[in-house]
Amino acid sequence: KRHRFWETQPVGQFRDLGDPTVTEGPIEPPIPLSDVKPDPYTLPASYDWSTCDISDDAVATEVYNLLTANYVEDDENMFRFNYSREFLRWALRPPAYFTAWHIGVRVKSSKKLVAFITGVPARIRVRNDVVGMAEINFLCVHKKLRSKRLAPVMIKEVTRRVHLENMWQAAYTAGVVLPTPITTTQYWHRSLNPKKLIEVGFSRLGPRMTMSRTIKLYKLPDSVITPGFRKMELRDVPAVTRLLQGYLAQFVVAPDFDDADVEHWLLPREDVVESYVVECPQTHELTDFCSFYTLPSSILSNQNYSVLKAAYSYYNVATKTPLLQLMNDALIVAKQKEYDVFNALDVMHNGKFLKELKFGPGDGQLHYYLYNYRLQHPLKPSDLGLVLL
Ligand SMILES: CCCCCCCCCCCCCC(=O)CSCCNC(=O)CCNC(=O)[C@H](O)C(C)(C)COP(=O)(O)OP(=O)(O)OC[C@H]1O[C@@H](n2cnc3c(N)ncnc32)[C@H](O)[C@@H]1OP(=O)(O)O
Ligand SMILES: CCOC(=O)c1cnc2ccc(OC)cc2c1SCCC#N
Repeated sequence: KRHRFWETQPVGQFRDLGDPTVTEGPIEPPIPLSDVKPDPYTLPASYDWSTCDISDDAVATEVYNLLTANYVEDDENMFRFNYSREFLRWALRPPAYFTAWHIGVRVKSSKKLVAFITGVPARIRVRNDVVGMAEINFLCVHKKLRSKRLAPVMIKEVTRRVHLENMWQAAYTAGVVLPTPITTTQYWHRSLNPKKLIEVGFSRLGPRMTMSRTIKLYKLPDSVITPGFRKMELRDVPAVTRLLQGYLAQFVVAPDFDDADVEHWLLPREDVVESYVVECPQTHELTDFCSFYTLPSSILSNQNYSVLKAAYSYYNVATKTPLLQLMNDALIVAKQKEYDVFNALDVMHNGKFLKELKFGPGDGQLHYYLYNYRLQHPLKPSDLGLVLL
């Protein structure tokens, strides 16, 4: 398959795979900031660039409305991601974020927001190399403006703005195969509300299974079973940072979280991100941690339901509690909060609990990519310690 745009970019090319002469690391060196193109790329006539201040209510609403109608759908067009405004504010304003990396495209005459792409800064470790990277996300072109080669211009523009901040690498995921994935992960789904999932057509009654038998199969206790399991609080940040750093060190690619990052990414925010710690009742030390984020989806064609409430496994660390028990408590809490499904990728150690806790494999894959950083060979999903929103 020809990739006319991606073949021009500093990304691993399919032809490099297995070539023992390719070294790991940056593909192109940084250039002097004075050599970075000082002005924005040229958009097709009648469109303008528009930096989006997500802190502004009106702008956050425009971004929400664009994504809710035009962002990612599954292959069967059953669902479309429905990121909330509060979630977008959280996702786009981590420590040291740049508003300039929240890039919109507007119609000159009407000012209508018709396209969007974002970057946020992150410190990502690749083996022993900690690299300042941009995490790129929320690339979206309005359905009516597709296949006009707008995406390459938007990607080049966000690249230019990242270069202006003296950063030269990026990380991103996609459901589509591009040059060249560093790994390919699988979504797994744990039904919490099987009746609704069957009703919307995602799940089907198993052979020789009645609805009541299916509901019983996925039933969970009414309360968590781990002593000391509680919501994370601000005072837990230093201990959670230590737990996470210790755990993530084993993966080939992982975020290099400090206290400020942990405070932003993991402190609970209602309907955005939930995190729990296990505090040993005797010693009061924090021994375990689990978290999931809230990403609803619009249900695109069902008479009885319009929204799917989905929880997505985020970062989990089990040092004393068995991982199975810790994650089962996460399922119990998600069920208590009326999520319909708990989703997880087969990254990190998730593979150890998926089958046992009655997750089923999805038919969607999520490919992970690095920009301007080559790995000698693709990773196993269990080598990956990075979850992008
Ligand atoms: C140093 C800093 C570096 C920062 C930048 C790093 C890189 C960041 C990269 C971005 C990471 C985003 C991560 C992210 O947001 C998470 S993945 C979610 C992407 N968004 C969606 O799927 C929403 C629905 N789809 C759309 O809005 C459009 O279909 C989009 C906008 C996706 C493409 O618009 P379109 O109207 O359908 O297509 P054209 O404009 O005509 O362009 C066609 C070209 O675009 C290539 N394409 C298609 N989908 C892509 C995707 N998901 N990533 C990268 N490239 C993608 C395609 O291969 C082709 O290039 P090729 O001819 O070479 O094959
Ligand atoms: C019930 C299980 O499927 C989903 O939760 C779901 C929801 N909304 C989506 C919107 C766009 C979409 O595009 C790939 C997929 C979904 C999916 S399946 C993959 C995400 C996970 N887990």
